[in-house]
Amino acid sequence: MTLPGGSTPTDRIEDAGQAAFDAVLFLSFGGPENRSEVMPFLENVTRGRGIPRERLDAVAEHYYHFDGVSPINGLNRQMIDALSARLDEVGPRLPIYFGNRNWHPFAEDTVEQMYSDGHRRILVFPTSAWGGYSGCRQYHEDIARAVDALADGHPGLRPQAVVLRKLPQYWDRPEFFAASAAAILAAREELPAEVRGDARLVFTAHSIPISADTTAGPPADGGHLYSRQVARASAAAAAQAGYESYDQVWQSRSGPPSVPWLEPDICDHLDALAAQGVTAVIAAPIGFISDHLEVVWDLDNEAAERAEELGIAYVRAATVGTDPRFIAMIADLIGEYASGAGDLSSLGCGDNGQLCRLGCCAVPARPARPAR
Ligand SMILES: CC1=C(CCC(=O)O)c2cc3nc(cc4[nH]c(cc5[nH]c(cc1n2)c(C)c5CCC(=O)O)c(CCC(=O)O)c4C)C(CCC(=O)O)=C3C
Ligand SMILES: [Fe+2]
Repeated sequence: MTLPGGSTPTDRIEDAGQAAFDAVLFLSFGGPENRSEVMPFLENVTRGRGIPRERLDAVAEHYYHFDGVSPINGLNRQMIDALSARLDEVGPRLPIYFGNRNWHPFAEDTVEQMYSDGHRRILVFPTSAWGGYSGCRQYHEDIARAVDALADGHPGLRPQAVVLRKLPQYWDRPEFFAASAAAILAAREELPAEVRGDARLVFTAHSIPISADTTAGPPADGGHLYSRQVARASAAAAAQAGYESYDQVWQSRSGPPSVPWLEPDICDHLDALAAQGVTAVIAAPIGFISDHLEVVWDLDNEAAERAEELGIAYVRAATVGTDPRFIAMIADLIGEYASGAGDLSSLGCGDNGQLCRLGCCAVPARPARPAR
């Protein structure tokens, strides 16, 4: 989209609130694409986080196991292609750009490109469905950083001349539950017929420090927004897959052992299930939308190995990824917000990474970035 003749970007400030959006930023975590990128990537992820060196070395090994290639960027590109096709079909026909927090293409560079392509009103689809610091607030920080970088590169660009609006959390959308339930039923078919009926359904999501969960969401609601959302999503997906009972556990914890994180871990849980005489498990990674490294390593290697040692038949359900229902859901979400009309406060969040107005996701876990 190009600006009308003669107008400068700053002319467009007045339309900040309600005008239609003209592009989509698909905002994700990022991952290395060869061995030499692994350490710099991990340093970006953990900068200032107090993650022990030994943990970083251990995680680097997980990436080296796959020759330093995280599947996440490729999977995101597949989702973007599927989403583009869907938007071409049903509209709105907005171009989709790809940017990341921790690796190339960095969100800052992508937003610069979007700006030079003439885009001024950008809807942001984050690849995390959840509230809380890691799932929501941190994506707002990414947006704020990208907007700051843009302003630094274009002196005179007035605040709000470019608007990035993050789409709402989508963990509770029926299509997400439907795609998750379908994946569970497909995984179930992979189990040997004789144990299929007794298989235990086990949902997993990324663990976070308990302190981060406690401060997630409006304090008036009691915090724990992330773990409550994961619990509700698991319940909904289980019900749709026809399971009356299931378990919900966590995976991929890091940080120093002295800091408590959400438990139980999936591997410890497999031990407990074996002790109860469970013979088959369906692991459903409800916490992730694509098969990135934490899924293919922690679930397909570590948990699968533990299950084998324990004599448990183990299958892992697919993530929602390019499931047409899930892609249609993203397109719907974009369609709902594309006109620019409507109440921003329904998002609970401000544009351009402003602090949440309703405490929708989390209080900042770290001091805010210095004002520019
Ligand atoms: C809630 C949550 C999600 C889901 C929401 C979302 O999708 O955003 C998520 C996603 C992801 N996490 C990922 C990778 C990593 N996460 C780490 C560290 C951490 N994650 C945390 C939480 C989450 N993480 C936390 C509280 C930490 C501790 C340090 C910190 O507060 O940052 C570390 C550092 C090493 C380690 O400690 O494991 C790595 C390498 C990848 C990419 C995988 C790939 O390359 O394919 C993805 C999609
Ligand atoms: Fe993570």
